[in-house]
Amino acid sequence: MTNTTTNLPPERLLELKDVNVQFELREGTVRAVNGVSYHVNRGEVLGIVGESGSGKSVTVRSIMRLLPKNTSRDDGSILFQPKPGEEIRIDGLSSKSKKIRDLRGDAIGMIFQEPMTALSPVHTIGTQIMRTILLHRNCSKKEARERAIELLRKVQLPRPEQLVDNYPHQLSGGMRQRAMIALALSCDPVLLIADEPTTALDVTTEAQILDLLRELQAETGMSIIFITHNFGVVADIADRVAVMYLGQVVETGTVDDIFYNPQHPYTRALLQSVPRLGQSPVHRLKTIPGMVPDPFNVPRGCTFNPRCEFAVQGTCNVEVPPLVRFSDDQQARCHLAGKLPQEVA
Ligand SMILES: Nc1ncnc2c1ncn2[C@@H]1O[C@H](COP(=O)(O)OP(=O)(O)OP(=O)(O)O)[C@@H](O)[C@H]1O
Repeated sequence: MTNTTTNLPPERLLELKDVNVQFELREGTVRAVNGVSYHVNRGEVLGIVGESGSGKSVTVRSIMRLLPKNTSRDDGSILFQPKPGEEIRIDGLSSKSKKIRDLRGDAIGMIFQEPMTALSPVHTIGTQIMRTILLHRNCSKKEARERAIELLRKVQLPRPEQLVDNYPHQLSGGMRQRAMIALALSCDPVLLIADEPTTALDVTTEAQILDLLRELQAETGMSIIFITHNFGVVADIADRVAVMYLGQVVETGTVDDIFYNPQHPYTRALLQSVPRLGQSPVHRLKTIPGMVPDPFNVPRGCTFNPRCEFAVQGTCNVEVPPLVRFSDDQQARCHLAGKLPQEVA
């Protein structure tokens, strides 16, 4: 399925177009991902933000072809170009297909919030890293072990020669996260998918892991999709941002666009709910009114309209908003994009 003719520009590593994922439950159909399009360029960190249930994880699971059994719709285009001119169509591949199994752990690494999702409790850290290397690389066990030790050193774990023979439970939470990063990087991926890897950590350990990821990214030139609830983390690590709400990307832009010139009321509301440097200590943070709607019962028109302080009745609650383009990088899906009052918190 590697195309000889490519549709992607050389700098494009990954491109999603109009991706849809639905699940069937007894209660009805969950439209988890609803026409999502975004891309990642080589060497770039794309931050994906949005409240719980906005479809951030299901979208990346669709890239990895790790969708659950109750998936009833799974379509759209997902193109991956590990090297310029070598385009691979990922959409439609089954989770067990050779093509995707060759990519997972090799060209695409993945880290999660909970390291034990990726690490087996019954095998040593070294065995697990070696297994991935031996699966994808033609090398001896001795070479794989040396590479595992080198990787543990690279993620700044102490005493890697001994730690390689430790089990995950012998490590602290932060150390386990580093071991999972070492495992994800074992075959030098061109794309690292990081699904809330720092959410469960204390702030100091979170900052250390973010520093580490930034250093590794600069050193290797890999691209990262970084999923988080936290806009502070996005500011720290991302080059560009995609904001998701109820299964849709509602705004994309560079970090500067999103922080200094947000065009979607949801982006503004998210930004107003996080503390910012330089803000007065008595500044009251806003919360977004209401709850994320029930995914079985998505509002008509713009799905954010019931919670939007700017919603215009008769338009926003009736018509699906267009995607408004502000620059090559910045787009927002809103009837009022470009017409909102200038002031931001
Ligand atoms: N296997 C499944 N069956 C039914 N619904 C599912 C399944 N997996 C996810 N969902 C639903 O799909 C929607 C999107 O979920 P997803 O995990 O992608 O959100 P998220 O933005 O990553 O949230 P969080 O930040 O909490 O991880 C949610 O409504 C979720 O309940």
